[in-house]
Amino acid sequence: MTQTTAIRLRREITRHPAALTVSLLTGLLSTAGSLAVPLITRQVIADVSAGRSVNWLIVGAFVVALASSAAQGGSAYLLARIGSHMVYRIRVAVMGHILRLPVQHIRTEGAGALTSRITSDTLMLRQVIDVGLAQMPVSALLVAASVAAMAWLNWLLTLVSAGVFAAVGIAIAFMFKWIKANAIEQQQALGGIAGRFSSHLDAITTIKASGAEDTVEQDLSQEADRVRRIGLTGDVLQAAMLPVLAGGQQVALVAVILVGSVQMSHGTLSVASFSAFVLYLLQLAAPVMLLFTGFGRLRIGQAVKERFNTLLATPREQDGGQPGARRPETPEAAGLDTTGIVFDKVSYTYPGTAQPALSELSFSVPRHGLTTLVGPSGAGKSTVLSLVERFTSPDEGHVLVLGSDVDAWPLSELRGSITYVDQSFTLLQASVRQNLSVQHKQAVPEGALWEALASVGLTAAVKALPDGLDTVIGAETDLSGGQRQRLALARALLSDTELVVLDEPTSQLDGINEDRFRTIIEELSRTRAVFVVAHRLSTVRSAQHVIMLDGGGLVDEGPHDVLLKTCEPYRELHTAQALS
Ligand SMILES: Nc1ncnc2c1ncn2[C@@H]1O[C@H](COP(=O)(O)OP(=O)(O)OP(=O)(O)O)[C@@H](O)[C@H]1O
Repeated sequence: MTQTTAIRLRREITRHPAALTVSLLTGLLSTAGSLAVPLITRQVIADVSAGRSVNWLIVGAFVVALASSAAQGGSAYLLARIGSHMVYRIRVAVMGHILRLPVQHIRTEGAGALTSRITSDTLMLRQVIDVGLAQMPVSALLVAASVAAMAWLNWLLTLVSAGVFAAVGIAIAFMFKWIKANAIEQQQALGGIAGRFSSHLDAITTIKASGAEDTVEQDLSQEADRVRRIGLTGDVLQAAMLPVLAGGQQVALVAVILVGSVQMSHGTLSVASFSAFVLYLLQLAAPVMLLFTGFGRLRIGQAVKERFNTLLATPREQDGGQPGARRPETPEAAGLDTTGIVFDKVSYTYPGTAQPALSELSFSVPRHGLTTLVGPSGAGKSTVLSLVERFTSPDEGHVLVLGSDVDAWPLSELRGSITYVDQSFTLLQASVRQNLSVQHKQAVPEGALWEALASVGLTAAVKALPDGLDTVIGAETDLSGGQRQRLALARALLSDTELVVLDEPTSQLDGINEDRFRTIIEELSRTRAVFVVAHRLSTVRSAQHVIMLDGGGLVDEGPHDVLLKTCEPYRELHTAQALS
């Protein structure tokens, strides 16, 4: 799988050269029109005063005004199109990249912060086009034309003015550095508040049930205040550009008046040229300000782009097999053809923690039949499943799936060989049909979907949904917790993978559905390896093989009845579960 290409602003902006050229030309045309209309009006007034006919001049003025407005509209539309295309491309690339990042990285960054990348960050990048690109060419042209006229009138006064503006430019260049740093800080703070808010929304029922709205609001308002304070610094920096520029203009004016007066007293400068020069100098402020604002936006765009590129440079999950991974040459010789999963002295410590979640753990899961993984809370059961799916890789030791090291498997093939039902991420916010066939490359026949739904007792519930199989669940319409889990089980039934991995799937099932679940598991385990993190006695009892963990290590493994007799911790766990 290839890494996402870094964003380059120039390439993004010039990706549609024809539209860009036309939009810039029409922008210039509109500016020229705006400049011509006052001149034509001036001529109309002069001709009327002299008693000459002005019919054609009036028609001309209307045509120029209309053409100028149309050119302005056209230019704005084309730039907006370029901006929308850019935002679209970046959004798609960033979303695709995020989906392919390692699970641990996504969890560390947080859903809210990552979401803000495709909302506020992309919009900020768009301002490069909306503000920077729309204003800068016209302003640059106006500045260049004015400076040329000023130099033509008097080069010494132009040099004096240029010297003052150069000093202003250096001051503003420093401010741009702070503006850029502030823009990064603002985006990070916005990502932070988005992350916090979205995690609070995930816990909304707990917040409401505990009456914690006020506490959470206070917490969020502190975050919002931090964003406000950082934003305020940015506003001060932006606002400070105006007085710096206005001050520069005043200094330039005083210097020009001083030097101009000396020149006039020596007779080397006429009053008319001096007045024209001063008028140009006064007119220069607006386009120069627009130019600086445009540069400011470009710097901010640059900062946002760098943030995107840091994210895009984060390595995706490696699809291919990794060097050094163990792929048994003769699985039969190693006895691996009869194993579904093997853990061989596996150790794993979560980043940022000191205590290993698993240490030197070894066990094996047969190729066929039901194996359950049990152990007290925090024993390492979910970590085992993460390693089987290669959501993360062991620090030491080897995890073998169907005879090959998980690191040697191409990732898509590994995950294509496993059906994974996880308690917290059971379903997608998508239609029932999509949820059932998410692992299939081709459409699953409708009959097969209904058959699977019948096996988990969901026929009536799905038929009752507003659009049946095509109802999108997870938003306006939803199923109960237990129904969602059964739908996930139906997905497992529809799969033809050699391995089925289930994480505590019975926690929300009632008695009848638990029986149904057992039947499904038995059916599945006749032909494949079913590996279940089990909390229910019923699941454990029907398992051919039980693996017990504690503190990240193996306590014992064997048939349920044998463990009950020989393994004291297992007996204790069993008794505790029976009581609960
Ligand atoms: N993302 C994580 N970051 C840091 N430590 C973690 C993370 N996930 C789990 N742990 C730690 O690793 C150990 C094993 O956790 P794991 O979730 O695998 O246990 P478990 O047996 O599935 O527990 P439970 O039955 O309560 O779900 C625990 O000590 C836990 O605190």
